[in-house]
Amino acid sequence: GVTGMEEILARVVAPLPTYETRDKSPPPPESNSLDFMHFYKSLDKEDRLSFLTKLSQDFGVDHKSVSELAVKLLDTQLRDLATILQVEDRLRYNLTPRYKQLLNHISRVEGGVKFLVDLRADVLEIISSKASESPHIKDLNGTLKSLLSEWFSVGLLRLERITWQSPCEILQKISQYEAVHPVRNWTDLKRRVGPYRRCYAFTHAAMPGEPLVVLHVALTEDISDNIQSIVREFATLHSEEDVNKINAAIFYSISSTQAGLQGVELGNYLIKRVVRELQSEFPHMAQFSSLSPIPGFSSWLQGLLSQYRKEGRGSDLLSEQEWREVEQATDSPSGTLAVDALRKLIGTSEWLRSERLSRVLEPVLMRLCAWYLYGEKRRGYALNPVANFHLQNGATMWRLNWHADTSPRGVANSCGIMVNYRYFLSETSKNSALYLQSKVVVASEQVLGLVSQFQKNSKL
Ligand SMILES: CC(C)(COP(=O)(O)OP(=O)(O)O)[C@@H](O)C(=O)NCCC(N)=O
Repeated sequence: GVTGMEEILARVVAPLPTYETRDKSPPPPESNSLDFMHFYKSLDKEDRLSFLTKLSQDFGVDHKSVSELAVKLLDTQLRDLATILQVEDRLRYNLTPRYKQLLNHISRVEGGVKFLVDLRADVLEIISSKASESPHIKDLNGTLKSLLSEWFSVGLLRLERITWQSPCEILQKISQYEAVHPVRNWTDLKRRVGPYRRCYAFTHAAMPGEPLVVLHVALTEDISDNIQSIVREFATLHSEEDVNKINAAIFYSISSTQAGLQGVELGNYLIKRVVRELQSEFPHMAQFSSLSPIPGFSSWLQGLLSQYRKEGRGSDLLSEQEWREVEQATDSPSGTLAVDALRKLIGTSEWLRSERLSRVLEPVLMRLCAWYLYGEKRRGYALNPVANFHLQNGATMWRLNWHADTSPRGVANSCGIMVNYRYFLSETSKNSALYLQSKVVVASEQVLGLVSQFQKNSKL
């Protein structure tokens, strides 16, 4: 109950020691942290919300002492620098939320770091579900994120290669965490860690046996344009005897496993770390690229078509010739609006099996997809989350691939199209800065060509 919450908070969230005694006060008993963790875990979702609201509101920054110190700092502007630095340090110290010390103490007990990762996952869920709009909860998230970013910095992470000889419990987790191309069975899993494949994970000493982020790589002759050739059933090759068949590394799946570590950028660090690992194993390897899904393209396209239809601008999206071909190919009853015929057509996956329909739709869907990835933005950044991820890493939007994922899911999500985000190693830091600061998307001639075809057709 509420009193229980107030009682435990008052007892375990020690007041901030005074500035003078800040380094002298003994740490509170470990039992405080354990009691807090135990109590929190016993709460249901609703009680956790009110508990975290109390924690962040009543045990955060002492705003009164901060404002007094801010005034004092203003008064000292004319004083000598040493005094100013002293008052600034005092102000900095008083800006520490009271609960931050508790979080630090929790990180030092067994299972404490994992507890805080899961606690931040709860806080992120509260924020994203808008269960609370409290600025204190956002502050708590900021404090947790900055602590976790320190503890999970790349120097403290361990790169682990997962093979068929790895412990079952790790292989089981790799299979369970695979978010992009679900693992079907043992044979499938065995192939993904077998010849011409690599599977790497970052782990952390504070969370033993827990892969934090997992990257699946295919070693190929050149950059793959199709996912079935990577994850489809085929006899596992005996061994990697043919090294000069290995010139490229294809990142075909990456998944972070801890919701509470969102924003800590583990995926980006893992890709860069794995590139270095592969370069030392295959010194001649020069091609590094993803083969990425395009989640959201089909639904975006359906929305675009219905919007154009409402505005009577359906014809803008395709050329006269293309509309005629769509109408002939779908032998849609006369009078049906061509744009409706097209919506119905791409609403199912039959068109993929028809050679004629595929030929008609390829130029149309490829240029629409290029615009979706390159032109559609959210707050200036790529609307598509996977594009945004790789562009933040400094990858180049390099090649759109037709019939790249012919699985039902691939056709339903992105009309079977996939994209290579290519990592030109000497360009990634420049491209990343360009994208993050000036929102410039670096793309290849193929992509830019498709985009300009879209713009010509749609007079956008
Ligand atoms: C793509 C991933 C791995 C990026 O994670 P990460 O590098 O930690 O980014 P962030 O969460 O720090 O922004 C993550 O967003 C994820 O697991 N997405 C779902 C699966 C996928 N690959 O889209």
